[in-house]
Amino acid sequence: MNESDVRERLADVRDPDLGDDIVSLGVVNDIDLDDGAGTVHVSLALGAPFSPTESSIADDVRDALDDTGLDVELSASIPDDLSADEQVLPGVKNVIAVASGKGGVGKSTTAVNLAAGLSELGARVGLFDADVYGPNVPRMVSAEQRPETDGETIVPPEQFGLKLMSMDFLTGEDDPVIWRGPMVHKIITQLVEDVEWGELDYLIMDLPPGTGDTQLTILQTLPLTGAVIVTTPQDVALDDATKGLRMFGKHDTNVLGIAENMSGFKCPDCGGFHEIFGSGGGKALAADHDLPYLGGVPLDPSVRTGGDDGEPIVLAEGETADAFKVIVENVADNAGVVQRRKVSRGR
Ligand SMILES: Nc1ncnc2c1ncn2[C@@H]1O[C@H](COP(=O)(O)OP(=O)(O)OP(=O)(O)O)[C@@H](O)[C@H]1O
Repeated sequence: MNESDVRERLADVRDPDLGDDIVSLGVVNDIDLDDGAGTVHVSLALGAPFSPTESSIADDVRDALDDTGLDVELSASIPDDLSADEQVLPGVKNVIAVASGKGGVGKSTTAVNLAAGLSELGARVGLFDADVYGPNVPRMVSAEQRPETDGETIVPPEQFGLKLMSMDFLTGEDDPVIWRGPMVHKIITQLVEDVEWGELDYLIMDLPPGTGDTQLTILQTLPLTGAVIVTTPQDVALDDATKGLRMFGKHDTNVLGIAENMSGFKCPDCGGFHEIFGSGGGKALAADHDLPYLGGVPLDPSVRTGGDDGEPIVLAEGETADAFKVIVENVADNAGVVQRRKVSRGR
């Protein structure tokens, strides 16, 4: 058995999203066979930790090498052309922005549950509340601790294993905040760069609603893996979501998909299912723009109480928690597609 035998076996493993085998696609970075020790180390260009698809690619690699009698060690990394010094967030594998066109559609709720859900899967996650005009993430995860600083770097507080940063930490609790464009730019770049995020698999950014200065700053300064667009099924929300899509398109930002919130209400009294904001809008929007549909979350009072009490619903049991878990897994899977596509296109 030599390295080219190993490579030949790996050529039987298919990438289900990119539709070719992992060797031809360049998803195999490196093979290091130590015959004497009976081990083979395979480095794979997998970029979305805990994504179900990437986990199953890794399983297929192990299966393909199962009867070689070798001990198989796998590692995952996406090769980067930039050195660590040149990267904006060198320790962060994926930066994912959660956006909405319209306010009040459940964008922060989605960002919090996405972050908590990824962390629950085992990933190292940061949550940045970039909603300068209405930061409410700290309340949604009952963060009582404030960040600490030595004057140079900022150590983010942790809650549910999430590293947190919010504009709310910089202002008094009920202070109305009036930030002008250049101030927003300065504060966002500073907060992202001066915070000790450490090694993270995912940094989730909760953007303010709409298409203003903060969104532009983030699109221009951060290496986003992609954006998640949250909408409700009603027409006004869908129209505004389309504007958001245009903004991301203009800045060549990948859109990981569309999540629909408030997709109907199951009435606990009559048992009926009521489509309060209409139905199918998020799915249709995704289809119109040839984007993935990530899933839908119903209107459920426990989502709001979870937010108010600081216990993200995704960490509970039940249908609504499961609906968020589907979105979490689809986001991770689609972040993986973006990362692997980058590697295979760069060849
Ligand atoms: N699926 C849901 N079921 C019940 N309540 C929900 C649901 N989604 C969100 N909410 C509630 O609706 C309110 C608005 O949600 P959220 O703050 O997440 O929206 P947003 O889009 O981030 O708003 P903003 O425009 O202020 O940034 C919150 O009180 C939240 O708990």
